[in-house]
Amino acid sequence: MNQGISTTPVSAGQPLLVAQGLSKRFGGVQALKDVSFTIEQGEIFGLIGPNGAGKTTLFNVMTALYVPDAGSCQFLGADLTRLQPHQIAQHGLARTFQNIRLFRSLSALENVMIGQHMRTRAGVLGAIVRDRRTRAEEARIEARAMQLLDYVGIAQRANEVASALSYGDQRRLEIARALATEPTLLALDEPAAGMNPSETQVLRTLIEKIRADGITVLLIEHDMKLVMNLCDHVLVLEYGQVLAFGRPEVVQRDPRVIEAYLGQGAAAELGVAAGDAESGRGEGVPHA
Ligand SMILES: Nc1ncnc2c1ncn2[C@@H]1O[C@H](COP(=O)(O)OP(=O)(O)OP(=O)(O)O)[C@@H](O)[C@H]1O
Repeated sequence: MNQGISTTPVSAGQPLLVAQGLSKRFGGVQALKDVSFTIEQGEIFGLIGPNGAGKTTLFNVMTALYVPDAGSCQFLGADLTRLQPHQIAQHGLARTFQNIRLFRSLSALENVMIGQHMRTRAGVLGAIVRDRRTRAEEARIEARAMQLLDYVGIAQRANEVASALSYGDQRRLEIARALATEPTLLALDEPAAGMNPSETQVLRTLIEKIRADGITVLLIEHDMKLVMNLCDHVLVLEYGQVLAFGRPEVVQRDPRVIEAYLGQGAAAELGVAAGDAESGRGEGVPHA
């Protein structure tokens, strides 16, 4: 079912985002070092790695919260690293945050309506005078926000304040708010963190639906079952560098990934052993 959440035509397999040579240092810490990769249109792209590997720094560089020391990130005809943070969503990239960032005292509906504010044409004067055009725009924004709450499965909570929602519902509300900016690429920073198994299952279904509706998804996640079941490609970072890249079934068997991140226990849980795959070494480091 496509409820019209995306307006961008999808050409599956075409490059959508091309990151080249991204580097970022904080004092003595090299958080990112020469990171290059390509996200294809229509895919779910996973980003994994141990704590401190540089995943959030990479998200922050891609969304212009940090200026990289070197490198570029081409996306829909612009270098994201040269934009201002407020231009990122207008440009078609929306994100959620590891630590949920909702307006806690506003209702779920209002939170999603705020996500659409950049599309509002009426402006401040219109909001004060509340002319016919402003009222029509407000009605349209509210109807769209309700549609998005329904899309993520929490329409029945529309009028509850965000802080009263369960943790899983707050995360889904964050996704609805990000979708309100009508992104081409949706970046989710640990969306399953703190979720119980049934909430994670609902999240998985939602992410699959978002992709099926034409939005490309970038996913940082520590839940390996979710990553390996959902993603088309997985990029593994370690100490700010690309350790491995490839299809999940290959990456999860890569001895370097098992040693640096998954551990033998997690690999066994996923039903794999190091070197099971033909190559045993993923698809190597991607070059954009
Ligand atoms: N604003 C900052 N100032 C100084 N150091 C930072 C800053 N942000 C990140 N770092 C450092 O950069 C490195 C990468 O951190 P980052 O948060 O990107 O890793 P991560 O892979 O997202 O980790 P986690 O899985 O724990 O969220 C770490 O050593 C971290 O301490």
